[in-house]
Amino acid sequence: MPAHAPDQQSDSRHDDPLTRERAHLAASRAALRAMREDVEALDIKDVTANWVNAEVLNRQIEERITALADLAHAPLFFGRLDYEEAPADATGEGGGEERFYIGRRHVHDAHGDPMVVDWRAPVSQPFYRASKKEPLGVGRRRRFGYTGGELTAYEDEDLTDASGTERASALLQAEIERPRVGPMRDIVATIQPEQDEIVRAGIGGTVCVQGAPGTGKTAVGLHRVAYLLYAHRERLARTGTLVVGPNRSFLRYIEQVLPALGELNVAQATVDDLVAHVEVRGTDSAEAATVKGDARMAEVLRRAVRSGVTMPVDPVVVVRGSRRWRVPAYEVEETVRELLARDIRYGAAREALPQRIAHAVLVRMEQAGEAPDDRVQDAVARNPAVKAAVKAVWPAVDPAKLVLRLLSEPEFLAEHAAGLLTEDEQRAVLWAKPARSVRTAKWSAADAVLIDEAADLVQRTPSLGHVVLDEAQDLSPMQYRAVGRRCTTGSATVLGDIAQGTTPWATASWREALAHLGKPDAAVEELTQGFRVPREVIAYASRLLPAIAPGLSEATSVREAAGDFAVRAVAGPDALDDAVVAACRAALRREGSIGLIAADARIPALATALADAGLPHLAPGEETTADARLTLVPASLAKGLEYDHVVLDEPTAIVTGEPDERTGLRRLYVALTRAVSGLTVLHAQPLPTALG
Ligand SMILES: Nc1ncnc2c1ncn2[C@@H]1O[C@H](COP(=O)(O)OP(=O)(O)OP(=O)(O)O)[C@@H](O)[C@H]1O
Repeated sequence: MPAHAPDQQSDSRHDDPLTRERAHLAASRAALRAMREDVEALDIKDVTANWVNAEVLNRQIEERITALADLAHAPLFFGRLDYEEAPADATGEGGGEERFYIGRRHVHDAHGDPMVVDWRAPVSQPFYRASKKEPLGVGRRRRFGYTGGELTAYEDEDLTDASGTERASALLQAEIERPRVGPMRDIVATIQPEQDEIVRAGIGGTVCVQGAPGTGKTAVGLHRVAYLLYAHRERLARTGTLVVGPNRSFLRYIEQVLPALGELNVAQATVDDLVAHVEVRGTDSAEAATVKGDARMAEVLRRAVRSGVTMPVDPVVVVRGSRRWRVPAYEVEETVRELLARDIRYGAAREALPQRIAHAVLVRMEQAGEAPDDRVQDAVARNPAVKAAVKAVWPAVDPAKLVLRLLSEPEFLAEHAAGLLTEDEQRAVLWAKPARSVRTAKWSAADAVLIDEAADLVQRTPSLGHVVLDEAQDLSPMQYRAVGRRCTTGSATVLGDIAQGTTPWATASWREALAHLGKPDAAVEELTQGFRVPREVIAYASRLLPAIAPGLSEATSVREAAGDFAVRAVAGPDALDDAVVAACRAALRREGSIGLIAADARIPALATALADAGLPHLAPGEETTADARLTLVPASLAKGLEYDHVVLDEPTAIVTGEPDERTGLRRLYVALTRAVSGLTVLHAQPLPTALG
């Protein structure tokens, strides 16, 4: 496919395509500026009756102005589609035109005619999907290349010529190979067909993506939210969207992708953030955390929550004026049994009970010839005798206190875990030292998830419209449930890689995980084309696959550049730090970001060695810039991140830093797959045999 770069001669000619495209870019920029000025000039004084409305409107206007910003690093359009015939569905976006410029956002001229079409619009879809085999009505696809915000090249594909072979795009290659600096970027210009299928999957269904390192799972998940917000804006504005990631540094790394796509209102959180009912200050043994994260705990909690319900022994006697109304115990019991049998939340049943007792009183009043109305029923429901009866038979449950009791009182746990948890498992979850109060208890992350489950048993957790769950493979069944109850009426995008699971309870099967999430029918897709890791490096890392995830296929690398790859033995542990510093120094002589990844226990020593050598470094999640490009990364935080050059310190220490070998090798697999263009492995100890 011909790629055109500007030269002096053609630049000066007005009919030169590049000149024309630049003119369209300049005109689109001007149109965007005009759109922005229109919004800025809006005077809302006349249309808002009160200050609350004014606040809301002002915020919306602010957001719109931000969304209409012309971002210097994000070109207004990156592609063009020349349809053979105007597409049937193009009237909304395309206004019957045959040529569409595809960009991050919609831009129209003073007459409302589109100058740039949003990449998420239906007419843009062939930009990502059309091929010579299936041109989808497109005659020509043009991709644009930019250098420092200037349109400097274009590349054409003639899709009508079915005989020609499909060739990889040079601009796509350039985009993939571009050095990484700063936070994660969007990939709108180069989304691949198999990625686009996931991005544009309907909002109704949950999609689960298994993908090797660097296959674009995170990128796809973020673009999917942006797509859904475009296609279902009103619905999702009402219900909300959320991206769940493994930790803060990861969330900081990805946080600018959606704003760059014009989406400013997507919440981001870790699972721990979602269930932050108590302050987490404690940790669990792997055994305790595994049992606490097991789905059987949900049933233990369900039993425990309802265990306070007792059958009444005395009648409820309501005194009103000179009369006494009596509801016998057996009748209240009947109501209690019926509420227990119904599939409603504990708290909802507790609110229904006084009304039901009041209703029984009203029936008696009517039988006695009175004509009570709704207000009387409400008054009876609030009567002290009714309240006291409800308190006795259906006591309020405080979720944190309930979990505290389960973890502190062996008898209470045994009663509700009978037939569910073995004695050993019960012993594992019980605190060695029972806690006195919710405030002073040393809650662990797994405990907080239990409290969240209990809270949901008492009162339904509100559901969002869509949740993206990244690095899902590390979640426990109870964590999947916690995320799942935040999208019961919505859908989810679940992203992960079984081979990168590094928790003792890591996901072994997506089907099981999806069942815990409450979406058993979700489609499971696989991505295998790798965009990050050079071929040689992914092949080296994949040697670990038989040991860590036997069923999984190795990723292919679409990167053409060979990349630098070296594994170097260092003579003795004393020489290791110096060798690592030297490797970092060498990497710093090149372009792009550098990640020094090491076992968590090695971090203090390496921080000192770097400081002694006068090499400043960042922590993961701190933004790399042209001046600060070296990040010291504990292996436990490497997941999801990437660096142009990775210096990997002592693989064996990364493996032995984990409680078991499989987890250790998986941690190493994650560390080995962070490199975009170069990987240097340095070791003083023998390498793990699985790498041999
Ligand atoms: N279609 C694409 N065009 C250009 N770059 C892409 C494309 N898809 C993915 N990438 C780039 O490849 C890199 C890896 O993507 P991403 O982090 O989403 O992968 P991942 O599957 O989540 O990896 P991991 O399993 O390691 O978390 C990123 O730099 C991303 O921008």
